Amino acid sequence: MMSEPARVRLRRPDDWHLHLRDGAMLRAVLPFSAAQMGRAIIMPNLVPPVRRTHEAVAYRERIMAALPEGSRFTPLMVCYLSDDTDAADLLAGHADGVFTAVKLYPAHATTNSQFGVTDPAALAPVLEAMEKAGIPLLVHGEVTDPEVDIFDREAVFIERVLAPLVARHQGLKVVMEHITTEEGVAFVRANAPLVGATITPHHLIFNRNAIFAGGIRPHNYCLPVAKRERHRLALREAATSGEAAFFLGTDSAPHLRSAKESSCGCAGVFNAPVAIEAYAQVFAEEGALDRLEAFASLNGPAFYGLEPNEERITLVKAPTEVPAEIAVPGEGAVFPFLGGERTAWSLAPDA
Ligand SMILES: NC(=O)N[C@@H](CC(=O)O)C(=O)O
Ligand SMILES: [Zn+2]
Ligand SMILES: [Zn+2]
Repeated sequence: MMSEPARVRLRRPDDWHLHLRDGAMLRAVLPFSAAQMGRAIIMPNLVPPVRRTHEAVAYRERIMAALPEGSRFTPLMVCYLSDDTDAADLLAGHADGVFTAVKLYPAHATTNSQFGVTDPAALAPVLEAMEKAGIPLLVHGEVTDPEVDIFDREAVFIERVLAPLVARHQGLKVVMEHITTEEGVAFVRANAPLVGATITPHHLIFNRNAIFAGGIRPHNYCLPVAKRERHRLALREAATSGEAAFFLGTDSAPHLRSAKESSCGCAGVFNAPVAIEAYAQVFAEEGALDRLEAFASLNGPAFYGLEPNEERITLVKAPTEVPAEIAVPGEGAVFPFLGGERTAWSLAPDA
């Protein structure tokens, strides 16, 4: 048996699904992503959401102002799709290099989705314009029908919403965000290369038991909720396959501890401090470290029609202590994924 390499060097990764929030939270969490990622798709689910070009320009400026000195991190802005999206503003914002993509949240599916889309079929003219302009549609793929079991909402969304949407818009680029099921993996494979998917580190590492391990674990609760073990195994197989349709998207989604440790806790896992280390551990366990660069640094840019980063990072097989919590001055603290534990892999300081 070949021994596992103790270090891997790869092009700097990008995060194709990231929540940075705003204000004190933005300032507290951004340095973690900026230390690892070259670029990130910045999710627009602020309150109020980022719907218009001028809002995205202002948000991008707030992000740039919060970056550590000397950081070359590039935020890629996203338009939050709503029933009354202004297609002309969206197209102009894309042409001006402000909007990289558009996000479809079914109304009430997840955090701050109350301004989301009530009927995706009614947005056909906007989607047609996006198809022509080559703007990718990023999708939170869960139905919101309360009759549908929460663990089935992704599979039912594929059947009821996504498959018909992709059939209606055959030239539209679509990213199924944070896939959590074998049905998601199969749908992406069947519809590649115009359909791709992001996969989070936490959905590769835990299954739904983690939400109930010895008691209720609010920090392991996110949407789409983690599924059974066989789904986690399908996600690991897809991520480590090297196939171009699957790429890195952390869905790092910080909420204050007070908002998560509550009688009605918010959904979201804050994994930015350990994202690349967690992915490296998964790829090492699967004997696939030679395919980490495809997943983390090559497939995403290729899907979005961008060049991969020129810079390289080095990951070494050495433990890092994950802080138990990260302060958000004036507001409280956030609990990071694997907080208080040690990762098996570490990101070497920039050479
Ligand atoms: N994933 C989550 O559980 N939460 C995200 C929203 C999302 O990506 O659905 C958030 O913004 O908190
Ligand atoms: Zn989502
Ligand atoms: Zn998200």
